Amino acid sequence: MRDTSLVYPVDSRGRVLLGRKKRGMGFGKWNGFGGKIEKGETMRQCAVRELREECGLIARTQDLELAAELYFQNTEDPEWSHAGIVYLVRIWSGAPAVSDEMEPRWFSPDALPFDRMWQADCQWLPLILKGKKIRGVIHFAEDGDTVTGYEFSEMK
Ligand SMILES: COc1nc(N)nc2c1ncn2[C@H]1C[C@H](O)[C@@H](COP(=O)(O)OP(=O)(O)OP(=O)(O)O)O1
Repeated sequence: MRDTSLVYPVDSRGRVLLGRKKRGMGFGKWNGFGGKIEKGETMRQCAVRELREECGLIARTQDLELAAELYFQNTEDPEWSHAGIVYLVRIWSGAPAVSDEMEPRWFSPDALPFDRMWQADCQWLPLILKGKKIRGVIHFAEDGDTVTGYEFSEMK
């Protein structure tokens, strides 16, 4: 799969904007906003475009804060494996709006809906929301959903 961006808007109260995926990969799960990189784009341009398309927020590439470089690995299905480059953003214009892909909602960082998110999110999302920058690999079973292991390290 092409590499992907993943953006988590954080407001002045520390709340995190998640979107419930209405179609495609991760259907029904709450996640950050993002998608596959397109030809000719940088990952930051991809992140800004997907954020706008999926929830209407308009951010500038320079306001994205790199928070994690993840690799979602499926040894049974190498075509599925892909990177997820994760950003936080605190500056934007516009207001969250429902799109055909995502239904956005603000969450307190202490009450994230991990039981309805990708399985490994509970391992790394709290770390980046506390200001850590991480690099890691998350290993998935053949079903592309069950997590079989992970390794994270802090980025300098
Ligand atoms: C596998 O583990 C994952 N965990 C998390 N938290 N997020 C993930 C995982 N795998 C992918 N993602 C993210 C990365 C992207 O933000 C989306 C997937 O992108 P999508 O398939 O929706 O890409 P689009 O380009 O928007 O899709 P279309 O081709 O349908 O336009 O999930």
